[in-house]
Amino acid sequence: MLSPILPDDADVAIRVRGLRNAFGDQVIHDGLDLDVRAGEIIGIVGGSGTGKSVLMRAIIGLQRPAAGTIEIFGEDVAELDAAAARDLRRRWGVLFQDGALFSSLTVAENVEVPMREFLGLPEAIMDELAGYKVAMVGLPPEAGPKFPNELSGGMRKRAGLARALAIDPQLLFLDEPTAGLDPISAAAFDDLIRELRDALALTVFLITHDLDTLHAICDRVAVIADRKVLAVGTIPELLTFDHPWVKSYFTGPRGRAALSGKQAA
Ligand SMILES: Nc1ncnc2c1ncn2[C@@H]1O[C@H](COP(=O)(O)OP(=O)(O)OP(=O)(O)O)[C@@H](O)[C@H]1O
Repeated sequence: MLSPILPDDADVAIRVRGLRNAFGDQVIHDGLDLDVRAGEIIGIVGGSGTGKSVLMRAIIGLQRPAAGTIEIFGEDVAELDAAAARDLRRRWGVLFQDGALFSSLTVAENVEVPMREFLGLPEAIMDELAGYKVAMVGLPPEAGPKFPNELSGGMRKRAGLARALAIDPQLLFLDEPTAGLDPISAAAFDDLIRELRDALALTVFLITHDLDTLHAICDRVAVIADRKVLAVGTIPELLTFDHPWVKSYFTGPRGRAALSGKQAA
């Protein structure tokens, strides 16, 4: 039930097996397995430094693992030639922890960066598409010509999301998307992620410390501890899991507050 490996007949978007990541003597992951089901929002949790971001970076090819395999949509990423890797790369979008917008480009120009890299469309079409993406993430049209430093934190996150969605990915990677947002903006961002997943049939890999986000939008939650994915399940399933970190995370003061908020909703 709480296994990180799904049954053979499951529709799996990301399959990780035996992953090992290390920096010098520091081993971050060892023998890590994880299946992400197509169409789900999977929350990735774990204490600080357990390697959530490193796992994401390994999956999207920014961190070369020391061992193990990673398959995305059935393709072993280590086996692909440059052209096939580029084709696969087009199928995901990423919102990094700090938004990672180019500060010297406007929001619309930021959204056009992946379009220029992968699509090579005429300028007028890219401008039109960028306007559409800006609207899709709930930003007003006036946000398009603004620079990132002219936006609030919440608007910058939305701009980053618009760029992540620029070329219609099937997979969306989000690294702590609600960090630094006030609770109302964070809840609105959660709603937006769920609406977009539903409307665009996305698979969402979501790293978060935000218990409210886990309760509000995640179909399953994967817990990283002891260099592995320790357990994957719904929150009620994880509440039955006997591990000190899992217990204190979900049933400590913050976990209980999020749980009672969910029950009251
Ligand atoms: N490029 C790198 N070189 C050396 N060490 C690294 C590198 N990237 C990450 N690490 C180390 O790997 C460990 C895991 O980092 P990671 O950022 O994945 O943690 P995390 O679980 O996402 O943490 P947090 O919840 O605090 O964001 C940390 O000890 C970090 O210092």
